[in-house]
Amino acid sequence: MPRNKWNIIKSFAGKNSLLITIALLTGLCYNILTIMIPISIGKFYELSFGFSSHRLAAFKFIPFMDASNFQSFLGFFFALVALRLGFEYLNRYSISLTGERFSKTLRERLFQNQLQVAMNIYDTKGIGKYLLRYSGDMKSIQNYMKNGLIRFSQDIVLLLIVVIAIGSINVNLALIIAGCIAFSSIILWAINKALYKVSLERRNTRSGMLSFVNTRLRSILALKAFNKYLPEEKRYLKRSDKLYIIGKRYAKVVALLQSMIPAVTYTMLGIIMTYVFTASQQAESKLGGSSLLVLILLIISILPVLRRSLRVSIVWKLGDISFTKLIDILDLPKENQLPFENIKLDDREIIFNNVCFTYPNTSKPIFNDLQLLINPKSTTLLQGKSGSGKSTFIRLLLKLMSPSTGHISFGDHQCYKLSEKTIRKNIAIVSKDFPLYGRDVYEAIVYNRKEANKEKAKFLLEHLQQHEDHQNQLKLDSKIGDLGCNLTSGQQKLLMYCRALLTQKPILILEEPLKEINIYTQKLLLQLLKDFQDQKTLILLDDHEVKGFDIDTIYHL
Ligand SMILES: Nc1ncnc2c1ncn2[C@@H]1O[C@H](COP(=O)(O)OP(=O)(O)OP(=O)(O)O)[C@@H](O)[C@H]1O
Repeated sequence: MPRNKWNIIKSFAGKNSLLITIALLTGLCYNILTIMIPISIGKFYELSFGFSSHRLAAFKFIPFMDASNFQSFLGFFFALVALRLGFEYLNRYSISLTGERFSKTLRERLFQNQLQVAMNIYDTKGIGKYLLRYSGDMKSIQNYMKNGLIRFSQDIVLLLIVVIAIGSINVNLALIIAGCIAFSSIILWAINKALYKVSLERRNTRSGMLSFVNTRLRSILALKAFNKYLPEEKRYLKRSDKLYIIGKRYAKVVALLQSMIPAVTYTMLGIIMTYVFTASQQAESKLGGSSLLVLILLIISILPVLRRSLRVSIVWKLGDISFTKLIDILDLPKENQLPFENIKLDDREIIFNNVCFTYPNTSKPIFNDLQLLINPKSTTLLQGKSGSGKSTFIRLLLKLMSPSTGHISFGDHQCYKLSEKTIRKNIAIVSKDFPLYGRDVYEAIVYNRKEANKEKAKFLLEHLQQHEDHQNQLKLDSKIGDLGCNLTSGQQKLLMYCRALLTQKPILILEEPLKEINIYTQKLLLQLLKDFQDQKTLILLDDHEVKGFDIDTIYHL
């Protein structure tokens, strides 16, 4: 089934039908009770001034309309107010809860999708493109659900009931009101078309600004070091000016729309007054005091609702734009489409068979018929200068990317038939391309946070740091900063080793394995890796020879 807004809403409504039914039913009850208030004031008028209106007889089924004295009327009136309070509370709460649940469901699905997006797509879009969705767009979508669908349908029901109630007092008046509502909706529809265009432009420009700020803040060190304030400020000013101009256009359309709404409703009131006045001149259709009062109060009580319903198209338009963006992300090709199987690849050779690879949107192939065989539990060095494709090799092996042609396999398991998770369960990596993340050292190096793992992590961390300066030694609770920015590159490398070795995966990829590590710690590491050498497949990637390892095979990239 193609993904669209209605499929998403329908599937949510199916899973939350009770909550939505409660919202709609309480809305209906609260609406009916709302209308009873002006009607009861008509009764109050009757009781106070001794008039009786045959037109109000239509409402005889309402209990207080039968009340013969003021005391019992007042009892009903307060009961009505209390009941309305209860229903309004339930209604508002259930609508808000529906909105909260809807955005919870969507943001969780969105994050899952964002994490699983295929790397070739992710690379071309960049991080900034994914950030906005959690703030403005989610709010617009939540609003769409709450105000654009539930509250709007509730308001339409209220308007219908009021028109029917007015119709039971005076049919012509009901027809005039219905006609006016239809006519004003058409006028506002036209303005809304213009609104859609300018809102879309405003959203896209804002989104671009967010990406801009994001990349500048991420490169803040370079920006400061190279005195790039001025050019970046100038670029930002240009964007900001553009957003301001679009913002002005947006403000114009919204102001027009919002000032048109009261104008339209007051014009409607004028038409109604003209009719009532004309009718009062003709004795046969004259409206009695109490029914006139009820009519006026009914009309006044629906004016805010009418304004809200005429304004709803802003909610629809903004919601539509955000839905489109959301669906764009949800529709991005994902990885992990194959089911996970817990296959151990420790005794399989790694085979690259005529692998060709070219990055999307580029023409220069990185690999042309790459042939490679890595025996299980052996140590292999892939040597190549910068740009020769070492990082690309890792990406292919991890199935972050797929070969353009040719095959990668683990023994007789073809890579394209294995899920990404299956492959990655077998491979650990030490490389600057796979940064550390988490708040502290513990979060950065241990993913399975069992107590036993904490002990192992503490032990390994202390072991690997025994030759480091005392003041440089990290503890499990040391804060690492954003992507390890509080750490030296040597500390980062050691933590990457801890992260890789704590996972017990059978294949270990080490990019520039000894770089940035002091000579004593290098010895320690080499000894540790030697202990593993007959249990793990080691793949070293470097632009030079790597001393200290017993290397079985060398490939030149
Ligand atoms: N996402 C990408 N899109 C397009 N081209 C890319 C992408 N990533 C890398 N390349 C190009 O692919 C080539 C190989 O890059 P790769 O990062 O694999 O080299 P490397 O051997 O790891 O280099 P280094 O040792 O400097 O990290 C380079 O020419 C690089 O410009």
